[in-house]
Amino acid sequence: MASSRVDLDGNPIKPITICMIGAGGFIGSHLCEKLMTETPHTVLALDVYNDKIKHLLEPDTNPWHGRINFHRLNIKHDSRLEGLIKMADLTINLAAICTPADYNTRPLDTIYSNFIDALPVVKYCSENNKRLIHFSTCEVYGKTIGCFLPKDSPLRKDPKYYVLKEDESPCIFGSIEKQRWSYACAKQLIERLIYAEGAENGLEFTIVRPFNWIGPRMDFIPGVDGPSEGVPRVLACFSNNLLRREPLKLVDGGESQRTFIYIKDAIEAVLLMIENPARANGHIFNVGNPNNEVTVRQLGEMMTQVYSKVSGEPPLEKATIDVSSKEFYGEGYDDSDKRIPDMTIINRQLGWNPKTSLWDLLESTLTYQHRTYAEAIKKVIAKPVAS
Ligand SMILES: NC(=O)c1ccc[n+]([C@@H]2O[C@H](COP(=O)([O-])OP(=O)(O)OC[C@H]3O[C@@H](n4cnc5c(N)ncnc54)[C@H](O)[C@@H]3O)[C@@H](O)[C@H]2O)c1
Ligand SMILES: O=c1ccn([C@@H]2O[C@H](COP(=O)(O)OP(=O)(O)O[C@H]3OC[C@@H](O)[C@H](O)[C@H]3O)[C@@H](O)[C@H]2O)c(=O)[nH]1
Repeated sequence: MASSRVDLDGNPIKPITICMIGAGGFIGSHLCEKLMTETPHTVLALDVYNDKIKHLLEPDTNPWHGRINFHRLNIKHDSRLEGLIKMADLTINLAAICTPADYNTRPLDTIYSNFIDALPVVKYCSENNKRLIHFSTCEVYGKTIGCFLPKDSPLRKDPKYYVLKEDESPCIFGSIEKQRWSYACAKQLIERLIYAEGAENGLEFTIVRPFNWIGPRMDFIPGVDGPSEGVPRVLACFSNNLLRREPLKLVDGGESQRTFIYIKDAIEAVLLMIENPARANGHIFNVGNPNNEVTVRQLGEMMTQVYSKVSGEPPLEKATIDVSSKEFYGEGYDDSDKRIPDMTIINRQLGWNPKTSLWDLLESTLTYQHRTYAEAIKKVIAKPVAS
């Protein structure tokens, strides 16, 4: 397997060691899986948790045994971090608080996690001449220019006013009281810092801006493998509602629009970045699927249909209910209105395009959710509530 692999320019790919911070999360688990099953690379997997990569760490009979080593550590306060970065050829930083329910309720933790805690990672990479792939977010774009136009303006239909381009679009956030933007703002500042390290000190970097990657193992199901009162991202919120046969909650009418991409398509793009440094270094890449745009209401309707198909249970008569953002997320919430990634740069540099339709990705993801959680949910529901 290893010897025949070549990069986009036809050069053989040499096995490397990757220090992956946040390897135990949703994206990290899929990236580790890809690296173990399809490449010869070695992964130093750093995280506070490893539940989502347990299947890769055990048993010892896995064909990749010895190529993935888990280090349980919190990068906030662990002196092993620099040594692990030094041992690797490349560092990938995924660690973050990245669930919107936290941005306005735990803004300090959010800012520390997405900016302050990432600083030593950037510093160690720069000082030790190590390549860095840093995970930012599509949220750095904030709101579209188009949303400030009058509702009936024909310009709202002009892509110039809403398509998000890495090297042109401005970053438009709400006021400081709208603490929703604490995450986006922290991510923006760490992007600027990394960019400046590249410009002034020669750091070799790539910045990834994921646009709503979804799939199996995303977040948690409240009360099953996460806190009962926890609010994960929309895929897990809606999955939880469907599993419990509750109506899906549409925040502020479910009018916001998103483009969703299947995690497995997105991971292909990350692998191209890892294995083609000359094409990826110095770039910021949007990674999303512009063909999969829906309103949140449409997402809810499609998930309801797909879940009925995979579970064999008829949908509820009233499948959705409206809820205000204040009720759902609390004070200080705000939202991105629309997120369509421009794909010019990633297409030109890496020749990458997403493949999976929204229906297909929901079908495989909800099949996974049903198989993984349906029985556990039944048990939770059956448990008598303590009085
Ligand atoms: N999933 C998406 O669609 C999406 C979209 C935009 C941006 N991102 C970015 O991609 C990255 C990964 O996202 P994800 O969806 O896999 O989230 P995730 O929450 O599943 O993964 C993050 C992982 O980082 C770990 N982590 C956090 N703080 C840590 C610390 N101090 N020390 C050690 N480990 C720590 C967590 O335990 C978790 O396993 C994040 O930076 C996020 O902002 C993701
Ligand atoms: O139950 C729910 C949950 C969410 N929503 C809505 O669904 C939309 C998507 O919500 P998500 O929780 O998936 O998060 P967002 O797309 O707003 O932000 C995400 O985008 C990119 C990443 O950086 C982060 O993972 C996160 O900030 C929002 O408009 C939200 O208000 C509902 O209507 N009902």
